[in-house]
Amino acid sequence: MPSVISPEPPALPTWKRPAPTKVDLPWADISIIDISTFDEPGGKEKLAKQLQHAVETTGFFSVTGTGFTDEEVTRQYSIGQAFMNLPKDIKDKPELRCDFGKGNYFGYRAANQAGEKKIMGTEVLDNVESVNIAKSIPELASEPRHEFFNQYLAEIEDFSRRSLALASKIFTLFALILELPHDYFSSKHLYSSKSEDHLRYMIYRPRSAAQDALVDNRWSRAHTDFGSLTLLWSQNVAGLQIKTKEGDWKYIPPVDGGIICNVGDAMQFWSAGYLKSTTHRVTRPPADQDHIHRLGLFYFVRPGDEVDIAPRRRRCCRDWDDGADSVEVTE
Ligand SMILES: O=C(O)CCC(=O)C(=O)O
Ligand SMILES: [Fe+2]
Repeated sequence: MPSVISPEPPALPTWKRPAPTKVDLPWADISIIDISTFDEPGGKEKLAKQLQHAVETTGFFSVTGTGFTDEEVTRQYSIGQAFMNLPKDIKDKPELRCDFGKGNYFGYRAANQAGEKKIMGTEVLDNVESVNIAKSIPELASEPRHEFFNQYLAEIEDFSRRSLALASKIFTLFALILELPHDYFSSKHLYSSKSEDHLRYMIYRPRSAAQDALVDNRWSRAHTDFGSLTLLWSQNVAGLQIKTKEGDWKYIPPVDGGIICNVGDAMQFWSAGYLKSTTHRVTRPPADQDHIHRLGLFYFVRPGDEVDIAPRRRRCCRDWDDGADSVEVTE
């Protein structure tokens, strides 16, 4: 009987992680949560306590003990790097473009897409390229995806599913913090539900010091993320900064084997403002890293398209609720 052998994905040059900066920067003090204890008796409750402070203050924290091996993460970076190395005319197909302006989050976005992306009224051009890959479900099968990724689709899907499974643990901790049923948020972020979740590879191309000086050394403008939660695989090239409560900009430090998580606007709204969606931006890296093409790996989690994200307050804060919004306790 003939056997069906699925072809091995082609070999790829292995991406090499840049060394951390030696420059002493104003680092943010972010909590590191070891999530490997999640399934131990009382583990969730302990973790929720640890996480509570982080989400009440910055909304940025790092998670370790996630089960992703260094090899798996490097492999994803290698896929991202190989795509970004393709010639522009091959990777930038008009029908496969992601166009935020049209509310479409999937596909490729060139740096300086269509030549119109000038920064802060100067002649300096945007230096960021990204590609967003939708979940592998029938409802999203016709979303733009470059054929380059087809050969790695099984591992991209596996990585994406596990990213969402990790996010789901964090949603459980959020529900515990807010004293809601444990699956309150996780059940509204299913892999099988149509949503704008995406795995993203993103690369910032270095600009000259003179060009960067014209745009205040800004590689991405200050913003908050739209969705529920962003997972950002910790990276050594410094540049990501968060705005603290005091109004200072602090750098997110590299965390060995860590995934940086941040609460997005949807989750801030959903938790009636309790969980914080913090403003962040990316700046030109320090002198020992300013020549590096800064590759990033992310999973952006969004609520299912049909989910109602009516605000829910923490139980302790519901007493004084005026009943004007839909915060009824259903458990
Ligand atoms: O590149 C980074 O470190 C952060 C990027 C980011 O904030 C985003 O894509 O929303
Ligand atoms: Fe962001």
